[in-house]
Amino acid sequence: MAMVSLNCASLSSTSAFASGRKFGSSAYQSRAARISKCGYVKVTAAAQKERSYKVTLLPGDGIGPEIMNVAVDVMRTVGDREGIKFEFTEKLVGGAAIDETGVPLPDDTLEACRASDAVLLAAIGGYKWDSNPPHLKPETGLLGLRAGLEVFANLRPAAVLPQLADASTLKREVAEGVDIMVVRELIGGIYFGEPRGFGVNEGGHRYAYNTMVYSVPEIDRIARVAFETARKRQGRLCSVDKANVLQVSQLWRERVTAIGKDEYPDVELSHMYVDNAAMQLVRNPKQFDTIVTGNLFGDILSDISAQLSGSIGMLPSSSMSESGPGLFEPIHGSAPDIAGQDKANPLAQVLSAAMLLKYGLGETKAAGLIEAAVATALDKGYRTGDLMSSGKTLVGCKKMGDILLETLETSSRVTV
Ligand SMILES: NC(=O)c1ccc[n+]([C@@H]2O[C@H](COP(=O)([O-])OP(=O)(O)OC[C@H]3O[C@@H](n4cnc5c(N)ncnc54)[C@H](O)[C@@H]3O)[C@@H](O)[C@H]2O)c1
Ligand SMILES: CC(C)[C@H](C(=O)O)[C@@H](O)C(=O)O
Ligand SMILES: [Mg+2]
Repeated sequence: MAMVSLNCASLSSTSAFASGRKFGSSAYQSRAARISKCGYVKVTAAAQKERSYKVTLLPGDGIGPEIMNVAVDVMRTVGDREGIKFEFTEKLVGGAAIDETGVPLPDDTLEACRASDAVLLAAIGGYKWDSNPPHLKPETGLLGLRAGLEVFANLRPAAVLPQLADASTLKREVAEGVDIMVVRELIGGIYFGEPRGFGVNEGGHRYAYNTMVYSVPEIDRIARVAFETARKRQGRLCSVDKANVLQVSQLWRERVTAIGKDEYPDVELSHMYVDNAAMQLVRNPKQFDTIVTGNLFGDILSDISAQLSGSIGMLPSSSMSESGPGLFEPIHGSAPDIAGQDKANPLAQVLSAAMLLKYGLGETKAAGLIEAAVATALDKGYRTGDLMSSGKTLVGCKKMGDILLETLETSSRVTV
């Protein structure tokens, strides 16, 4: 399949969103220029020409279908306005797939994802499947999907929107202005390392083990994505590891240092142990610009970073491979405690759709319109329960979606 595959990460517009800057039409460039500025865009040449894209939707479990409905409505509305066509195909993954087909990642789901221009996932998992054997867990489906799409580079932007500075559990002066990009290696490390499993030792005691392993090519490719990303942001990269204890981290540090010295001398590189990084993220998050780390540490640090922004319900992510479609998903889970109650915050899902448009398809203007609609809804004081504070208007998931659609439709009447 002919792909447009560009290697420069232009991720600074997340900062524009974080700082509440407006997305004026003067900022928009011609389509060709937009695509060349927008790293990681990988769509077929035909899709790009026609502005007609195949998007596989994976609503998954728990709050997944609720937040996916909102994101799809928003994409349709923006698509109508901008002349972009979406061919949506919905597929099963996670617990929903187990119930329907007996496996968490049916072959036809992976095939559809591979054949699309981009994949939008909501979330998987739930109590019902928690005690299933490993191969029948929803999480195994998600990991299989990431591995099957070879999306090794997971970008998780954690920005404190000005409107939400008071929603953070940190003091305003600590939270305000935070704008961090966590670059997480997604298809290696302890999540996938072999050997792994359960056993019984000579003393008759059960034990379990996993292997944290990274090869040089795996470290080098994620390091390059992180350096490129940092270069487009404030030019500072902090590599997080546990090199005081783990050999895998010693190799990680050695390779990141070498790549920085040889290829990115303009990017300021620092190293931090993961325990200290967790503490520093809460103590003084503004010291960070871009963070690069392995799969497990990235999972943990991105949830900490999410809470800086006020709620995990706000944080989107994009996961990119070297040449296939990108996978876009919020960083939160299926929130089984609030599923089916119309309480979920759909904004991380909607912002994941914006990342899909921007980084997956090169549709920067449409992405900007979605980001602007989210900012407007928050400016008007609408909040789902996770972000609610006094003086704001409490809304449910569906209502938040309606407000976004109204905002998009109103702004279209004003600007057309
Ligand atoms: N990418 C994914 O699909 C993904 C990510 C994380 C966890 N999970 C799975 O989700 C299930 C639940 O995991 P968990 O409880 O540890 O994490 P979770 O992210 O689902 O929920 C943690 C807390 O945050 C709240 N929350 C999460 N998203 C929210 C949203 N959009 N709006 C409002 N509140 C929100 C939840 O109500 C809960 O109190 C597990 O099965 C887990 O494996 C899936
Ligand atoms: C559900 C789980 C497998 C997943 C992960 O650990 O990567 C989740 O926590 C995430 O952050 O996307
Ligand atoms: Mg996680």
